[in-house]
Amino acid sequence: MGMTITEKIIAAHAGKDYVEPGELVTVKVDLAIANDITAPLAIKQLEKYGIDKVHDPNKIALVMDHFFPPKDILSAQQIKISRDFAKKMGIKNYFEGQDSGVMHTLLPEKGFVVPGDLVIGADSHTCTYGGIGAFSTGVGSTDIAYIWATGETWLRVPETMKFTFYGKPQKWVGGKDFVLTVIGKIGVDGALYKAMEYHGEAIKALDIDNRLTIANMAIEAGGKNAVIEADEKTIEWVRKRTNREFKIYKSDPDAKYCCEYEFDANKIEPVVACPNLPSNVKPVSEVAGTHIDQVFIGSCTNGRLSDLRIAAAILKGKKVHPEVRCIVIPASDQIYKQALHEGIIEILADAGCLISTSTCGPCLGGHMGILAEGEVCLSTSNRNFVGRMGHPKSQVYLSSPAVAAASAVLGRIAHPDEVAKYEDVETLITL
Ligand SMILES: CC(C)[C@H](C(=O)O)[C@@H](O)C(=O)O
Ligand code: SF4
Repeated sequence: MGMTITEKIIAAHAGKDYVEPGELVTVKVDLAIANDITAPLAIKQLEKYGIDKVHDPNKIALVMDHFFPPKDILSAQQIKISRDFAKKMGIKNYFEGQDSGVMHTLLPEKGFVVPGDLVIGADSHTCTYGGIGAFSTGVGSTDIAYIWATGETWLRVPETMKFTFYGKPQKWVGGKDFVLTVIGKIGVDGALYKAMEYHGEAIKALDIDNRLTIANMAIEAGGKNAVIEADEKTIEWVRKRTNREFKIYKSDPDAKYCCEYEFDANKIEPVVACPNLPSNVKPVSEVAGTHIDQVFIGSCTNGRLSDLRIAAAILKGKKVHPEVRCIVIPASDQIYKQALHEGIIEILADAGCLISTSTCGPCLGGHMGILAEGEVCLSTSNRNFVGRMGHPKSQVYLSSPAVAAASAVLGRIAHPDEVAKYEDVETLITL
């Protein structure tokens, strides 16, 4: 029997030729990561067991991103604990402040993840790296502590679901619309503990940023991981970032899938996930007109350069609606600098956007844009649960950056067609 990409990567890291769904295996971990919220908890675990040495400091990365720069004394303490630990253990891949970013944007951007890698993170959106053909998944801090100490962890091999997108992505439609369409179809538990493998010419047509967006939201369907087979675009993208050797895994023609879904990309239009679940997905046209108080363009889902380019293309020469806070947060310092270089930051600032240094910030209701009772936010992030971005009686809609930028201008949820002509901005949009 053939194997899927996920099974092959797990088998390779378990030192086996063959694994099958349901099997429990011990795997070697290429990279084990944590952030300013989860690292201190893992550090505490190591201390509890008197472990004062990590297995391999080069296979650990710590990224201070959630409450950065520290928003209060507690978050400053968390960061200090992480920084001291990195120093003590000789962990060079410690990121805080300079040349840093939101972990899931930063680490692939810096070449820390390559196709075929097995990455485990104390953060649920570690699944993002499936966008470049890696196996990656989130765990709790105790599991991360174990990996830091031993270099290994255990996994139950997941079953694989196959999602195929035929046709061509339509105008204004990108990875976010694809993944929201999938979650809208299968639900927030539709992929529970399963690998979500994406195929089809419409996926191949997407750039790496859009593929990372798709993989990022596997956890919103309950998935263990997502994976997109690495192709020429992936190789080019990765080669610009690292010389590390890597192996590309492909699913066998006779690989076994637990279920298969097909989508016609020609029919997918810009969509929005309405409160309070990422699966409550509707075409933008159905919710256009909904009043908004805040727009957030950023996060590990849609805070990359291509996202900012689309937002700037739409907002160029226009003004954010006077009753809307439009917060833009490039997801890494490198993206910020590149956006500055391309004139994107100036366009956004002229339009009245509030631009911050990189942080998770408002995505998890942390800081930099908390919602009051009754306020409504349209966000390019990945979660819209009750109270996610502030008051339990606030509401969050999720969308692509194109829909978010158009809505910022009109002060209500809007289709990008209402604000800009696609033909005028097409050259600025990379898919
Ligand atoms: C802080 C962290 C544990 C959390 C996660 O794991 O997802 C956060 O990143 C989030 O998006 O809610
Ligand atoms: S940007 Fe949001 S979803 Fe991503 S890691 Fe940060 S808090 Fe979690």
